[in-house]
Amino acid sequence: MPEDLNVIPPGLKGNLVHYISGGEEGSLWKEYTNVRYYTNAFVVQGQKILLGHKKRGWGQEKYNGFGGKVDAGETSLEAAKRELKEEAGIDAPLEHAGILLFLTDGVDWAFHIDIYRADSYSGEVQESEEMKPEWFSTLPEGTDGLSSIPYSKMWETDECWLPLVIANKPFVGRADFVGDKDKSKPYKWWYGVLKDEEAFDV
Ligand SMILES: CNc1ncnc2c1ncn2[C@@H]1O[C@H](COP(=O)(O)OP(=O)(O)OP(=O)(O)O)[C@@H](O)[C@H]1O
Repeated sequence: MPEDLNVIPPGLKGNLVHYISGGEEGSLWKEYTNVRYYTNAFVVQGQKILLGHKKRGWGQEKYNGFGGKVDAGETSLEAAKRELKEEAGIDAPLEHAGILLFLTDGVDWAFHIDIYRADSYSGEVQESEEMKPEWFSTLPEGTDGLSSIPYSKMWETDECWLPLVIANKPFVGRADFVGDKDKSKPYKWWYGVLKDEEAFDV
C-alpha cells in the first residue's frame, strides 16, 4: 500500500520521503495552545556517540543529548551551543538535524525540540552538575569496548529518531505521552524523514 504522505501531524511541516508511526489505534493528538523551545545536541564521531546521564530535573536518570531551554534573546543554535558547553564542557560546530514535538500530561505547552548534531568537537568532555557524559557505540553489538546506545534508559520512541540523527537524515516527529512525569508513556507517535533540510518549516 502506498504511504499517505499527507498525514503529517499538527504542529509539523515538511517535505516527506517516508514516515513511521505507532501507538494506540484511534487515539487523537493532544490539543495545545503554547509552544516552548528546547534544544538537544549529539556529537557523533565515527561509530561513537556522546550521551549524557541526566542528574537532575526533567528526565532525571535518563540518557539524552545535551540541551535545555532556549533563553530569551538567543537563537536556538546559540542555545544549543551554550547548553553543550555548560553540560558537557565542549564546543562543537552543531548543525540542525531535526525537530521533535513532544507533548505530555501536566503541562499545557508543546515542547518544540530542535535537534542538533556535530561530527567533531573541541575542548575536553567534562561532567557537569546536570549531566554525566558517556560515549556509546552506534552499532547494535557495541564497538571498542563501548556499549550500544542504552535505549531502555532513554525517552521511549528515541530509538525511532536517533538513528536518523546518526545517519544524517533530516526528520520531523511528534510523540504524545500520557501519565505522570517520569512514569509517562507514549500513546501516539509519528516520525518522518524529509527530502532536504530546506523542508524544516514548523
Ligand atoms: C520524548 N521527550 C523527549 N525526548 C528527548 N529529549 C527530551 C524530551 N523531552 C525533553 N527533552 C530534552 O530534555 C531537556 C530538558 O531540559 P531542561 O533540563 O529542563 O532544561 P534546562 O537545562 O534549560 O533546565 P534548567 O537549567 O535545569 O532549568 C532538553 O534537552 C530537552 O530537549
